[in-house]
Parts: sequence; C-alpha cells; structure tokens
Amino acid sequence: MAVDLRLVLPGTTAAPLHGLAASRAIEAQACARAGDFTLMLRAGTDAARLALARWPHARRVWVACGPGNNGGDGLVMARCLHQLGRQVTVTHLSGRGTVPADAQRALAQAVQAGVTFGDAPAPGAVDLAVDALLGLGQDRPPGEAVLALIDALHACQAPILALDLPTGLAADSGQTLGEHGVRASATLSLLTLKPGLFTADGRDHAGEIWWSTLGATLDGAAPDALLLGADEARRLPPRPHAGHKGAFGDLWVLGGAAGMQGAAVLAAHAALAAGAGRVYLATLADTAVHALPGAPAALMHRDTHALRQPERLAAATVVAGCGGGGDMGAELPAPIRHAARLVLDADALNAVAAEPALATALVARGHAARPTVLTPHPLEAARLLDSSTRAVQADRLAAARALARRFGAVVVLKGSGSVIATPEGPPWINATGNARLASAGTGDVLAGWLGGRWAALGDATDAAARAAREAVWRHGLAADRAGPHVLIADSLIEAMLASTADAA
Ligand SMILES: NC(=O)C1=CN([C@@H]2O[C@H](COP(=O)(O)OP(=O)(O)OC[C@H]3O[C@@H](n4cnc5c(N)ncnc54)[C@H](OP(=O)(O)O)[C@@H]3O)[C@@H](O)[C@H]2O)[C@@H](O)CC1
Ligand SMILES: Nc1ncnc2c1ncn2[C@@H]1O[C@H](COP(=O)(O)OP(=O)(O)O)[C@@H](O)[C@H]1O
Ligand SMILES: [K+]
Repeated sequence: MAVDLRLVLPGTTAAPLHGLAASRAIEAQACARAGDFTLMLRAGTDAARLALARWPHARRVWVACGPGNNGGDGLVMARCLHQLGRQVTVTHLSGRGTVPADAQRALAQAVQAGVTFGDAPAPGAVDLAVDALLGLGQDRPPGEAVLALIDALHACQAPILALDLPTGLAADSGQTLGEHGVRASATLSLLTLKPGLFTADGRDHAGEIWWSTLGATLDGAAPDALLLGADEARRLPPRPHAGHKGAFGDLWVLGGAAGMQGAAVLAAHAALAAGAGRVYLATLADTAVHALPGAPAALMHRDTHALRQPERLAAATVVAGCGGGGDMGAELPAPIRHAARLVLDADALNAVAAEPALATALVARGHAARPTVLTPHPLEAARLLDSSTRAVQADRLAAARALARRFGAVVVLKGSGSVIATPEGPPWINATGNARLASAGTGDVLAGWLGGRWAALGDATDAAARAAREAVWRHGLAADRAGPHVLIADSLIEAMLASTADAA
C-alpha cells in the first residue's frame, strides 16, 4: 500500500475534519472493509515511519502506551522500531476493563518480538518519547496513573510524538480535559483529522500536525468542520481589467470615538488595501480624518449623519464598531436596517449584546436575508450569547454556530484557530495565524480587510463567507510569515497586501 503520510500545515487545500462520532463511524466502516487489526497495523507502521523520517537520529525511544487501542497503535510502533534496530522501551498501563482485542494482539506481537517493557525512563535517557496513552476513547480528565505518565513524557527532555491525539485533548473542541495534557512536538492524526487539533488549546498541545488516512476512504460520515487551505485566497476573482473605483464598492467605517480613532483608521486603511473602491470614515469624534496619525490620504471623512440615509446605505458596505466606544449603539439602527453589507466588530457587538432592540433588529435583518458578518473575540461572543468566555472556549465551533444561526449571519469567532460559521453547513477552522497577532488593533485590521474584500465582491454568490474566509486566512498568513516578535497592526496591513502578490 502506498504511504499516505502528510504534514497538514501549511495546507494548500481544504481538509475535512471529523469529530469523535464521525471518526467512530468512519472507523467502523474502514475496519469492516480492511479487516480486523489491519488499521492498527497501518497506524503503528505509519507512526514508526514518521518517527524515522522526522527524528532519524533518535536511537532510544520510549513509548508510553495506554490500556486501549491508542496504546495498541503504540505497541505496533514499538515493535516496528525495535525490529529496525532502535532501542525501544514500552511502559504499558492497564485500565479498569479488559484490553481490546486489537491491542491485545499488538501486545502479544510486541512481547514475542522481544520489545523491552519497563518503567518511564530517567530524564535525558531517550531521544524520542511517544504518547500512545489515550486517543479517541478519552471520556474524562486523565486519571492519576495517566497524569504521572504525562509528567514523565514532559520530563524526558526529548521530542514527544503523540499518536492520534495528544493525551488530555478533546477531539471535538480542542479543550484540555483535565489539569494538564500532553504538549507534543508533533501529533500524527490517524484515519481522520480531528477539529480539536486546530482550535482552542489544540495547536499548543498538538505541535506539528501530521495525518495518515490509514489507506481508508472517509466517506462514512460527513465532516464536522473544514480546515481552511491556501486555495481559499485563489478562489476570489481577479479585478477586471476595465474595472473602475465605482465597481469595487463604497465602504464606510463607523467607529473611532474620542481617543480610539486609531482603530477606525486601521480598519479603513485595511479596507482600501483589500480592494474597496472608495472608503469613507465616519468617526464618532470630531477630529478631522486627515489630522489623525496614519490616516491614508485616500480616505474620505463624513459625518455620521450621512450613515442615517437609507438610499446611501442601500449600496454600501458598513464596517461598524472599531473603536466605537459606548456611543456606538445610537449609530447602529440605520446600518442594521439598510446597509447592503454589514460587518459588526468590537463595540458594535457589545452594543448589540447590551441593547435588546439592536439584537432584535439584527435578527430581523437576518430574516430579511440581508447579509451580515460578525467578528467577535471570545469575550464579545460570550456577551452576545449571555455566557462566559470559558464556556465559549470550551466549544468554539458550537458557540460560533449558535451565533450564526441566531442572527442569520456569518460569524468569525477569533482566537487561536478562528472559526468561521454560517447558519447552514459545516464551519471552517483557520489554520494560519499565531500569537504574534495578539496585539491591539489586529482585529480592526481583520474587520476592515474583510469589509474591503466583501465590498469589491459585491453581491457575488456567498460573498460574505468567501470574504470572511479569505480575510481570516490571509491575516493569519501574514503573521506566520512575520519575524519571531509581535506584528503590530500597521505592519500587518502591509504584510497582508504583500502576500496577495503570490496568491492572486
Ligand atoms: N479501532 C480501530 O480500528 C482503530 C483505532 N485506532 C486507535 O484507537 C484509538 C481509540 O481507541 P479506544 O477506543 O480503545 O480508546 P483509547 O483512546 O485507547 O482510550 C480508551 C482506554 O483508555 C481508558 N481511559 C479513557 N479515558 C481515560 C482517562 N481519562 N484516564 C484513564 N483512562 C482512560 C479506557 O479505560 P476505562 O478505564 O474507561 O475502562 C480505555 O481502556 C484511536 O485514538 C486510535 O489511536 C487507530 O489505530 C485506527 C484504527
Ligand atoms: N494566539 C493567536 N493565534 C491566532 N490568532 C490570534 C491569536 N491571538 C490573536 N489572534 C488574532 O488577532 C486578532 C485580534 O483581534 P481582537 O481580539 O479583536 O483585537 P483588537 O480589538 O485589539 O484588534 C484576531 O483576528 C485573532 O484571531
Ligand atoms: K495519544
């Protein structure tokens, strides 16, 4: 069988993500097709292949195996590496119940092959440690014995390769199940790619993400989510040669209360860079736009009164909220009612959360099929859902979907592994981006860029979701390509613009 082992990130095309239930359904179908034990043999063999390719100089390997089939994968891997002359030690943990049949077979073969069984190694005694403790079967926080082995894995002072999932990480949500889980250098996801590897705590626990489909087809269950790939950016149409500024939309940024105009300027600048034809800045403060530091010369300033005119709004893209402060709510009724395209960020979202009349108007906008994109960070999402940041982070996919359905909107739930949800269909998880974006103003850039892309796309099919996916992906790409330190918001716009040169 051809080897089907790939590094997932950076991804060139979208990849399907399957949670626990879908992975189990695919597993059952693949097992029935391939026969007993075949998938475990492939899993362990691919894990050994990855170890040899990724850490070719690792001679001493410790494999920490749990009581279930995840441990079985580890036992097959251990036997393969042992037979290839590596010095392998296995610690095998027993569980409350009996060892499943496949794992028993893997255990018997490892014993027969002469693999060494023993305790966890001393720090510095191995070149590679393998987490085959728990995978899809974890249904509770790791118990004491598992926690002790997690500590031992971290104490090894060697790279850690996790099989299927880092122990302690929930497959569906990327939430850590207990006090702490394995922080792997790399994870080999088996059969399916799990959404939890890519969002919430997932990226910090998984490290580099590899995938083997074990030779199976994944047609047994629909994906729960999709991973954004680079092709998302290429799907946007090129600007027609004879295009003129009127063809790429008028965009209004509404925000920038006293002391916070910088946020509105960033959004407006990003909107221009993303391709909006004309960008107007309607600030809630009196300062003239051109007196604002960093304001591009092409920006036009208007009084917020201009944004109360239905006929003007009927053709406009409005990005509202950036630095809007507490007065934002008073400016929102007209854009919510009339704007052709509406992006609500930051203080606009806070206003909707605080004022039931605005929330009702936004729901009505959704019912009227007027497109909206909401770009909350987890706290803003929690306010909208009358929930807590913790609850939102515990299931980011569900939180984003709940908001999308409630408001009939596209929702970008920001943070590590930004989730892009629509009322129907599977949500997307972004694979680009990192904590270099965790600095003030980067969210304003995202909202502005998204609005600019959307304005230029106009009323094309699915334009809101397409613009959201491209903006989120490119925003993260710019951060992935940046140097090791933070990426300040002004440089982020330039970096996003520069990245369009190679992905147009
Ligand atoms: N079957 C196949 O075709 C394929 C399967 N594959 C592999 O199988 C993995 C799934 O295997 P699985 O279902 O046996 O679950 P697994 O993750 O090993 O854990 C279950 C064991 O752990 C225990 N346990 C659970 N939670 C615990 C906790 N918090 N703290 C302590 N103990 C805990 C639980 O015991 P309990 O104490 O609940 O009786 C049970 O014994 C999957 O991730 C992939 O690696 C691949 O090779 C592809 C083909
Ligand atoms: N650790 C991270 N990984 C990936 N993206 C991140 C991370 N931290 C922040 N970001 C991104 O940076 C942006 C921050 O936006 P936001 O929280 O609204 O900040 P601000 O309002 O100050 O601009 C979001 O797009 C978010 O997804
Ligand atoms: K594991």
